[in-house]
Formats: sequence, C-alpha cells, structure tokens
Amino acid sequence: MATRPKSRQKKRSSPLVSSKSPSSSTTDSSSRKVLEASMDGQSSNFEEAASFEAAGEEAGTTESVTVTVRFRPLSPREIRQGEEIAWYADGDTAVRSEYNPLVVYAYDRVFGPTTTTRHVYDIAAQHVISGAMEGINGTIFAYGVTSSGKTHTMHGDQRSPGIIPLAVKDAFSIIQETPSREFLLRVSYLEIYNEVVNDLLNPAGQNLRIREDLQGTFVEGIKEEVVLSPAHALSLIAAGEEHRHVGSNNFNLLSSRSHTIFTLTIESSPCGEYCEGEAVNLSQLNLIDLAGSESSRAETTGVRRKEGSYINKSLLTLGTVIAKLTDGKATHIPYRDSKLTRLLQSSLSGQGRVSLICTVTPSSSNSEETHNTLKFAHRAKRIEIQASQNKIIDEKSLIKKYQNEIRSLKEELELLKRGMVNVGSLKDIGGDDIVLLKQKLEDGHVKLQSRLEQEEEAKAALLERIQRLTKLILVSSKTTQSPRFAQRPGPRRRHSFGEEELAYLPYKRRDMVLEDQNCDILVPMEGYGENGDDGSKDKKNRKNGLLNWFKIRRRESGVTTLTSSDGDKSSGTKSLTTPSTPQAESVNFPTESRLSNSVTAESFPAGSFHEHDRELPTDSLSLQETPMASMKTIDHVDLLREQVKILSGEVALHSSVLKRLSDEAANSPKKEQIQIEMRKVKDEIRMKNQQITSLEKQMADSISASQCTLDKLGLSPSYDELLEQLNEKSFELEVKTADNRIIQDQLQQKISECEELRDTVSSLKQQLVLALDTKSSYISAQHMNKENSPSRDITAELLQQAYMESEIEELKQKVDKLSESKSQLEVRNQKLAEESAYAKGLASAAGVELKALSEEVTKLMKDNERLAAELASTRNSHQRRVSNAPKVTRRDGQNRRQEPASAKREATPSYYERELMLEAALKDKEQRETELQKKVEESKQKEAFLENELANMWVLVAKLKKSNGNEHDNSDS
Ligand SMILES: Nc1ncnc2c1ncn2[C@@H]1O[C@H](COP(=O)(O)OP(=O)(O)OP(=O)(O)O)[C@@H](O)[C@H]1O
Repeated sequence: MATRPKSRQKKRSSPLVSSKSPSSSTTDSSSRKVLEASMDGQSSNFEEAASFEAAGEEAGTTESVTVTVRFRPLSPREIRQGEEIAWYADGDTAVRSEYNPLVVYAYDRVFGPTTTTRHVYDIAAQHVISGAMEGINGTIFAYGVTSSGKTHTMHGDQRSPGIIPLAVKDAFSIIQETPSREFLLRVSYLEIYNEVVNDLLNPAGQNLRIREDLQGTFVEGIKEEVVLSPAHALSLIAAGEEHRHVGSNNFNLLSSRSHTIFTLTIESSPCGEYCEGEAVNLSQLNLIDLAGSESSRAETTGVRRKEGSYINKSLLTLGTVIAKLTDGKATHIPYRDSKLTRLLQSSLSGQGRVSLICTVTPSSSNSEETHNTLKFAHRAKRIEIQASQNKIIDEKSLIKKYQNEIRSLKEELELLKRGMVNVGSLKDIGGDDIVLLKQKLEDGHVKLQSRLEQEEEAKAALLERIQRLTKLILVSSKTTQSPRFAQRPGPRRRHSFGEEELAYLPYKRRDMVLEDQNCDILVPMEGYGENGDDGSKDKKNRKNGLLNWFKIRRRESGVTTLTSSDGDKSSGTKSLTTPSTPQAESVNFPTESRLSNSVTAESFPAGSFHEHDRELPTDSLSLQETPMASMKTIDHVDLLREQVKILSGEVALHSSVLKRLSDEAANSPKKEQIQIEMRKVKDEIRMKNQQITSLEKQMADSISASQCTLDKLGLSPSYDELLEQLNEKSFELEVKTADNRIIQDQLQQKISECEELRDTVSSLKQQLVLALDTKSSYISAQHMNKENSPSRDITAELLQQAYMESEIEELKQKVDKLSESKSQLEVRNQKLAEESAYAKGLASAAGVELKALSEEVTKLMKDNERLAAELASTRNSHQRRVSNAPKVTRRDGQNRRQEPASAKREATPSYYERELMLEAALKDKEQRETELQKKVEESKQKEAFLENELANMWVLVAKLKKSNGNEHDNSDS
C-alpha cells in the first residue's frame, strides 16, 4: 500500500484494539441510540482502523471490512425546499444526529460534503486496489438510498472521476511501478436488473446464469475483455454504461435501476526467465455501484415500482446476510436469496478485502433512511475478512498460456532465422562443368527465391503473433528494477487522467443535469412510468442525459460540440474544441489546470500501454515512440536487413562464379561462350547490388521516418488521427484475434469430442454389424441344415453346431434352475401341508376344549343357581325365625350385639356355619365362573385365530398348487 491517510498512520503507534470487538457500538433499538461518549467512540474506532491497517500488512490475517460514510451536500432542490441538516460529520470518524446530539456513530472514516472523491479513494479504496494487484481479492461497494451519491462516488464525471476510473488508473500505475512483474488485465461488466443478470459489455448476453465451482460463484458466459490501457478499460465501462438501466424517480432524474459490478481480473507473474514454474497471482477486484434503496415516499408506479421492489428486496437480503454474518450464532446465511448476495458471496464471506462506502444525504427529509444506512454500515463493520494472496501454479492461467506461446514462437523464429542464414552456404556449391553449374544455379535461384519468400512470410507471421501476445501482457516501461512489492514507495503520486481517458468519463455531473432542469421536471410527469412506455422513456433519458456524459469527443472535424440534454447547442453547453495542442486542451478544461500538461496522451494509441501521466516529465515522453509504430519500424528494418543479407550472399556466390569463369576464359578456347556467361553473371550481380542499394535506402528511410515520428506528432493532426485509428483498429483486431483463438481452442476441443463420439458410434455400428452377421450366418446355416444340402459350408455347420451347443447349454442351465426351484417349492409345500395339518389339529382340539368348557360353564351356572336358591331360602327361614322371636328393646339389641360371637355361635351354631359356608361356596363359584368365562373368551379368540390361520393356509396351499401346476405345465412343454 503506498498511501495511507496520515491520521491513520499517526494512530498506528497507539495500542491496537482487536477488530473482533468493535468498541464503537450502538444499540439499534433504543430511541437514545447512542451510546459511547463521542470521543471514546471515535478513538476506539480509530484504533480499530489502525488495527485493520496493520492486519493488512500481513497477508492471511484477519481484518475487518473498511466502512466509511460519505455525505453529499444538500442538493439545490433540497435547499429550495428549505430542508434542514439532520445528520452531520462530526470530525473524521463520527456521524452525529442534529436532533439528538447523543446519537453518534463511529466508522473508519467519515467524509463531509466537501470531501473530494479522490480523497475518498485514497482512504477507502486504494489499499483494496493495491491488494488486488498483489493477488488479494478486493471488493468496493457504494451503498445508500436513492440520490445519496453512489454513482457520483463510484463513476464520477470528468471534473471528479469516481472510484472506478481512479482504480483503473491506479492499477495501470502500479503495473508501471512494478517492473519485476508482468500483468494481464481482463474486465467484465454486468448489471443485476430485476433479479436478472445482464452482460453490459455484450448486448447479447442477457439473463445469464450464476454458477458455482470450487473457486466460488461466477457468471456463465460473461464476456471478458483483455485491457491494455486505462483509456481502453474506461471506454469499455462507458460502453457498458450505455446499456445500464437508468430511470427517473422523484429524488433522482437519473436513478440507477440496477446494481452493476465491474470486475477487473488481474493475473501477474515474475518477469522474464524467473517466471517459469513460478506461481501466478490471480485476483479479482469488484467495483460495485448498487442501486439505491427506495423509501415508500418515492412516488413510483408501474415499472418503477417493480424495479424498486426488486432493488429493495435484494438490498434487504444484503442486510440480512450481513446481519447473519455478524451474528455469530447464525448457521445458515441466505446468500441464495438474491442474485446480488450470491455474486458477492465470496467477498462477504470474508475472502479478500472489502470496503463499504455508505453514501448519505444530510437532509432532514431523508433522516430515517440515513439512519438506516448508518445502522447498516455499523453492522457491516463487524464482518471479519481474510486477506490472503491467491497463488495459482497453473499453466492454464491466461498469462502463463500467453507467456509459453510467446516463448515457443520466439524459439520457432530463431530456428527460422538460422535456417535463412544457412541458405548462404549454397555459395560453397561449385563444379567444373559450367553448364551444369549454370543449370544448378538457376534451379537453386528459383528454389531459393520461393523458399525465401515462404520463410519471410512465416517470419513475418511469427513476429506479428509475438507482438500481439506481448502486447496483451503489460509490463512497466521503466527499466530500473525497483520491485514495488519488496519496498513500498513513499506517498503515491496523484491520479491524473489524460485527455483520451477523460473522454470516456461522463462530462456532466448528475447534479448539473438536475440543476439545469426546471424544478418541475424532478417530479415525475403525469403518467410517467405508469405503463410499458417507461422503457422507451428510459432510453430517451439515457439519450438525453447519459449520452451526453459518454459522448466521446471525436476528432473528425477537429471541432466537436457537446450538446445539452435537449439537443440545444446553446450557451448552456460547452463548446469543445478538440485539442491537438496543449493550448487547445487548456481551453477545454479551464477548471482543471493540471490537464494542460497531458499533451501527448492522445498521441499514444489505445492499443498499447504506456503510462503517460502528466507527472511524467514531458521530455521523457517526447523521446518515446509510439510503441506499435516503433515495433513495426523495427520489424520492417529487420526484414530489410535480412533481405540485404540474403542478396549479399547471392552476390558473393555470383562473384565466385564470375571469378571461376574469368579463370576458365583465360585458358579455354570457347572464350566467347564463356564471356557471354560472364556478362550474364555480371548483370545478375549488378541487379542484386541495385536491389541491395534500394533496400538499404528503404532501411535508412524507415529509420529516419521513425525518428521523425515524434516531430510529426501533434503537428499533423490528420496523420495522428489516422495512426490512432489504425492502432485502435489493430488493437481491436488483436483482442478479437485473442478471443478467436480461445473460441478456436474450444472449437477444437468440441471437434475432438465429436470425433471421439463418432469413433464410439462407428465401433458400436461395427459390433452391431458383426452381431447381425453372426445371426444371419446362423439362420442361413440352420436353413441349409433343414434342406440337408450336400453343399453345406463347413464353417456354417461349425457355427451352427457351436450355436446349438451354447443353446443346449443354456437350456440345460434353465432346466437345472427350474428343477431346483421346483424342489424348493415342493419342500415349502410339504412344510405348509404339515403346518396346515397341525393347525387343523389345533383347531379341532380347541373345538373340543371349547365344548368341554361350555359344558362345565353350564354345569357351574346350574350349581350357582341352585346354591343361590338355597341361600335365599336359608335367609328367608332365618328372617322368619327372627320375626317370631320376642321383641327386644334397643338396649337389649345393643347388649346382644355386644355379646361375644362364640356365644352367638353357641346360640345358633348350624345357621352361622351354614351361612358362612354357603357364602364361601358362592364366592368360590363366582370366581370359578369368571375364570371359566375368561377361558371361554380366550378359547374363542384362539379358535378365531386358528380359523383365520387355517383359511390363510388354504389360500397358500391353493396358490402353491396352482403354481405347481403351472410349473408342471412349463416343464412339460
Ligand atoms: N459528494 C457529492 N458532491 C456533489 N454532488 C453530489 C455528491 N454526491 C452526489 N451528488 C449529486 O447528487 C445527485 C445524486 O447522486 P447519484 O446519482 O450519484 O445518486 P445515487 O445514490 O447513485 O442515486 P440512485 O441510487 O438513484 O442511482 C447527483 O446529481 C450527484 O451529482
């Protein structure tokens, strides 16, 4: 990390407080929601921030999410409506309620309404970007209600570039400052609109699916573009923004109706020879501009309301996920409840650095929403994250793939060059026979010529490919090796944008758009957004508003006018003279004096990466040549030099021939013939020399032309323009070619898969044919057998025999199986018959027993009746006797009752004994009766059970008999 806020650095010396126990907490529910004394809250939170920072130094340690709050100023509309300030930034780390000074929340940092986005970037985002460049995943997102300033913070405009352009710029600056590593950057840009994922870089990529693999969630089929310069990346964002859903509500004329995620995938590996076998750092930087939550006060209808409910639902899920993550007890985190949380799953679950920038408005009308945002931010602070480097030792990483390809292409080129040089050895060919030699020479010449042409072509193709691949891999243009990661440089220089890069940022700030409008326009027009026309109105909005932002100043006529949203080229708009000179540029952006230095920026092609910030000395820039052009010049000169070498070789060969011819002419009688030959060779030599001279001239011209290139830059706008266009086109072509190659690889894979499948199909077909052949031969053999034809083929006979044998064998096996199952069934049958006999016996025994028991019961009942009658008569006689006896007084009665029982017994011994006996007998009988009745019941149950069993058995027996009968039938057949 290069720049850290000074205040933080100061605080680092203070004892660190664990980020796990944030001391600045609020009780969410209470009306007196505060909590700690403000100063305490601030300092402890500061320490927390310091702890985060320190943790960040060590990869893989626990950090907490960086949470910052950014206030926007009151909008002109709010001022007009006389709204008051409800919340304000109290110092650097606290937000306080104007209405209740005791309500205060503390964060890592709080930015007041005058803070610039650049400052916000330095504190809330820069460490995430530098981490991402080192292989640590990073996510930055802006959260807040509609119109609170999320898009202003994330995207910004030309006057105040947002976090996304600053991050892109910084990423390329870091590459520039890291000469020891090679980088490959890819971008993708998507939106989540009404829970549908759309690719903003590819209009055809609608409703994409979210998938999961071992590395986490990803969007299937999303387009990824390799980027080579900040301008290139920003142009993609601008193009993507054109497709984003934007509409108006009564708080924001250009309200984002979708969440967007801009992802920068960074691969890096050590430069040069050390890179082989070295792990590649791979990380993703997600820059997210959320759609704003909408309060019920938003006057929305139709499509707007639907969008609003989707936005609110996904933000609610985000809130729930964060609440559960910080709960500690939650077992299930509902990431899957919304596309947003699904895509943010790995970031939220703590893989990589996360920075949450909560944008708030101070206005009293939004007080409640602001309070909710503040509570959300406070909860998010408790999420723990793990910042560790992602290293992959994978040859499949794109950068490794390109590096390997470049290496092998270079080797190929080297071989080719050597082959071409060896061509010169032809000069050794010699012979006494001149005619033969001449013939040989002519043949050799033709062959040599065509071979040379082929090899030239191959070489040119190789060079082009190497160039193309090398260009995709970004390296620092600095030659000094000062590894960035080993020793961190001092304060980072400011981010500054070149003309070309600024052209891709929105020109007007949104508030300017709002201010330009009549106040009435802020309230939706009658019927606005009520029907399906919303879409078209959106488009119109986009055209009127956003198109202006993203209108790229073209240099066709040298002067371009940026029209206002109503198409008026009046004074309300700025006339932009396309600059080709520093003076012209300063006219364009009078407010930004720092821009005036970036003259040469536009002269650099989009297709090449060269840091051309205005911080770099202009002198150093002027010495640089357009890399693309320079590469081409070098290659051209290289090719010319090779051709000169070859021609010189040929001249040398002809000279040696000439020498031999002149020697021969001196001794030979056929002088004239030899002299003719010599003249021809001399002509050849002259011609070759002329060619050499012309090639040398071309070489000199090319070199001088390349040296003059810079002089011409800026002086000849049309040439620049053409060059730029050419470079852009060639860059586009390169990227397309890279894409094509990937597609071709995939195609190749599919083709090989297809071939494999075809092979399988053909082998299956063969098997089928074989089987059919066997069958038909068998049938024909059988047929022949039937006819008993004497001309029977022996093979068919053998085949038939074998077939029959196998058939017999099979049948035998079947018979065995059947007989086995038959015997099993017989055994079972036997058992069942035995069981049924036993059951029958039991049933009859039970019947007999039942009969006996019922007889006994009748007998007992009779006895019972008899005894009962006896007892009744005895009682009657006793009563009669008592009533006949003399009357006694009550006292007598009592006395008599008090007489001992023996005396009583003595008085009526037979009566008492008999009564007792009878009662005992009666009891006994009753007991026996109940017992017997119980037994009868049991027997009845038993009988019923046995009858049931018997019935079942009969059914079984019947079944068995039936199946036996079938088997017999089968075996008989
Ligand atoms: N810090 C700031 N300084 C000056 N103006 C700001 C600031 N933040 C926001 N604005 C202005 O406030 C208005 C609303 O901001 P912006 O569109 O960024 O809100 P938003 O949160 O993205 O809204 P939505 O969720 O509806 O898209 C714009 O005109 C913007 O220029």
